[in-house]
Amino acid sequence: MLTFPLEPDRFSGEPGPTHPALEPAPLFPLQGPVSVAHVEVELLDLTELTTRAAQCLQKQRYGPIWRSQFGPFQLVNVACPRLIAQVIRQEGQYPVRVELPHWKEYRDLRGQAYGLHVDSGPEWHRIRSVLNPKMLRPSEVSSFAPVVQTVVDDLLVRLELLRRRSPDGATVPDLAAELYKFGFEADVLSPAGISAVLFETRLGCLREEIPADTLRFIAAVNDMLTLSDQVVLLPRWSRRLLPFWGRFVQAWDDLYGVAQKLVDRRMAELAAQPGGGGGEGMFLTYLLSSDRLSRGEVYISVTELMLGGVDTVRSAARHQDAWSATSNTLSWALYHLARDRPAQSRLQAEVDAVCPDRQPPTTQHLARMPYLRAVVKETLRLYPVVPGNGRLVSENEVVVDEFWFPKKVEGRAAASVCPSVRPSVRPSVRLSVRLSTLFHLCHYAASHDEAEFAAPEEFLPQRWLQQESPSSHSDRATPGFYRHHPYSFIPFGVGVRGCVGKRLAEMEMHLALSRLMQHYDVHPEVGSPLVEPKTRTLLIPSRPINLRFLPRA
Ligand code: HEM
Repeated sequence: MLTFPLEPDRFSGEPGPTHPALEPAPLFPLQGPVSVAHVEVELLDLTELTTRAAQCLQKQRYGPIWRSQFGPFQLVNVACPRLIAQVIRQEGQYPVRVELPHWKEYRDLRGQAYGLHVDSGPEWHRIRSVLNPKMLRPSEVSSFAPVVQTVVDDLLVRLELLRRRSPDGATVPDLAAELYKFGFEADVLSPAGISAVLFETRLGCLREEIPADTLRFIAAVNDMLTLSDQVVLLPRWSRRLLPFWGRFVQAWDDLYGVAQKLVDRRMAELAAQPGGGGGEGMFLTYLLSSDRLSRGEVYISVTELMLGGVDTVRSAARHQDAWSATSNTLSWALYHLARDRPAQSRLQAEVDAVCPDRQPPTTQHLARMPYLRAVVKETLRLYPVVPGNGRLVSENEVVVDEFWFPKKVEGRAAASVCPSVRPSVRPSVRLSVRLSTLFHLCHYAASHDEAEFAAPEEFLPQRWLQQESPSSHSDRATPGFYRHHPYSFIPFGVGVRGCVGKRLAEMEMHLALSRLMQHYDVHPEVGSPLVEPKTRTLLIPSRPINLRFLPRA
């Protein structure tokens, strides 16, 4: 990855021709003495584009805004909440995260609808306006709770089985992998409907015998995400010579095929019911009966919701494994609770007080568990599953800090995406061709910023509880311990293009964590090392998280 400081242009008030240091694709970026740390950043960048290493170190080096290059993409990195807010305020009516030309090409090849991730402009907005009321209105999402609870029941059964099977009768190895199955199941379940009938569409990930279609879907998620890299970076002519494009197409065929089969089966069930079935509240029925979505759009929307927010950010996915954002967050939360006895005891006490006798929590109960919500927030702050997000701005000019980013001007252009960076005072000489500007919003750097969060590397859920008495944490009594800029914590993105699954994901995580706390004391495996995060598009644990689950008395 090449990095270009924006520094030289920062305070040039004079209009002038383009600044040489900011021309597209100049060469080696590092200026001044090259220390080991700098070399390390450059090497890390090859695999760790969006991690703390890249974001935090580059922010330290270049300030809150700088430019970098990844493959054919040139990015303008924005790493402080004030500037992230400036980008979002100018993102326009129909924001675009990033172009996914290879997803689009596949859908054109098969004559499929584009869907949420690929569509843009009013077409994207139309699909969002159908999904938003069902997925983001709290009352609607609460109505999915009973069905998510049934998945949590399965999760508890599964954990108990794994625990008993282990040599010490307590350790569940590679928790994230188990929770991924949970997340997958719940992600499929919840958007697909809210009734007991929907229950029949469950894919059975938590059963001993995982159904063939489920395995096919999981394998296809892995393949599609892994192959995205090769497909987007290699030239088109290489497709006839290399196997990647064909396998990418096959992976999408499988993903779409499984989703289509589920939708068709549900439609057949509904048709067989007196009166055509369906009813208030059923999500899939709602989608199918909506005259605002074509059948093809329902298929692709269900496919994308089943992907559950995986790889929502960039086309250049580099997954070795598919990870669900919810299962990933839950694993980190349990990892920290296992190492922080006071935090775990406090959470257990809260859950016990609100739901005595291990009564399964409802959404009304969850509303009375502020510490539970604080634990999940703190986990997402430390490990924003999506560590960096994109905004591709073409239609408007944007001014961020002192920098002016002109809107796209059509013409002959060599690169696919390339920002033109100028001081906010417009230069007198303009180039005739300008491409879109791809802003990279550095979620990770923002939520680890010491100016926003005291002791940013520590797991301190209490920082989210405003009513907490600072005196009880005298070392945390710094002003601002409880306050931060709203854009310093945006794990679900922000604005009209923010995560459509946010409320559902939160509910899944709250229901699962509260139930686990009712039943178990969680401990780290004896002698287990600290686990660091690594980036595989999503921020995931760098090694398996093995935890001991001891039944509570
Ligand atoms: C902890 C869990 C999750 C996290 C942290 C997360 C994070 C994100 C982020 C950062 C974005 C980009 C938002 C933006 O550009 O401003 C996004 C988009 C999206 N997410 Fe999630 N997500 C999660 C769970 C889910 C789930 C469970 C679903 C599905 C049920 C989902 C479906 C989507 C979809 C469809 C989009 C694209 C929306 C659009 O382009 O209009 N996400 N998510």
